[in-house]
Amino acid sequence: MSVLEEILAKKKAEVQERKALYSQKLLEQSIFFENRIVSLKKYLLREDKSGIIAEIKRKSPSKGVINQNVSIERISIGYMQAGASALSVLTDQTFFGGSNEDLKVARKFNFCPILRKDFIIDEYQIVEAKAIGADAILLIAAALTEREMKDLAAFAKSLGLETLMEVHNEEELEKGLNENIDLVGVNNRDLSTFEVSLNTSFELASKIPGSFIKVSESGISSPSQIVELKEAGFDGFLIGQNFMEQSRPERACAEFIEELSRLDRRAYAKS
Ligand SMILES: O=C(O)c1ccccc1NCC(=O)[C@H](O)[C@H](O)COP(=O)(O)O
Repeated sequence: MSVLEEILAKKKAEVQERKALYSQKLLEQSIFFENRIVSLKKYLLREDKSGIIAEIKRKSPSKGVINQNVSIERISIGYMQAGASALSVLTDQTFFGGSNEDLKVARKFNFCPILRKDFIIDEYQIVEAKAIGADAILLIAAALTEREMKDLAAFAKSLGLETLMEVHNEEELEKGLNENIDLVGVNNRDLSTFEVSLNTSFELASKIPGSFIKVSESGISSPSQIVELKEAGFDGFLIGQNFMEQSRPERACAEFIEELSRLDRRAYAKS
């Protein structure tokens, strides 16, 4: 069984348990249900932002524990003050050590787009995403059929949420793309071997239709890589581990963005 299959099997059981505990009607009574969505698409295109989606990730199947006991309030505010365009919060508990509470805390302290990073297989989780204050959800092409991708993205749209569809190859891209998808994320981490290669992004960039915002995900560790990814057409850059493995992730993010701005200014001066 691959890690992704293992995660999905656990998620299926978890969703059934949560449905029995909190009805959809109850979730819809959350104060966040009335919130206006902050558009991830729009924020990634803002000139005054870095394009970085800074992630809160306590542990992972590939790395184990990264930074378990963190202050979500401090990191999320720090990420945004550093110039990140958006936040990504892992809400999966078993494999990533996250929780819905983490996202609610990030929502409480920040006005910015927040991506609920989880393994979504059921409409219930999309209602839950809205109920905890998320603006966008992740749908993983490798985890869903073409029909499921279309229906879940349409459901997200009906609640006003944006969908980032994650792909690893051309086949998943062709299978998953539909009119309800807002952003396409290319994951540079192979989920069966955990090998990371930015070539996955470089190879798929030109295959993603221009109408979709492009996000490169995973394994990004230097500002110069972002410069190259921008040249390849990417608008968004999802970074977790590189920040989270530092004792002060928000400082690591600020230094990274400062260096990125220096590189951007240098490139602008040359052009
Ligand atoms: O990170 C993992 O080990 C992992 C394993 C299995 C499924 C998903 C996984 N990661 C989720 C992500 O997509 C990343 O957290 C995200 O792209 C940030 O990546 P990184 O900057 O490398 O932490």
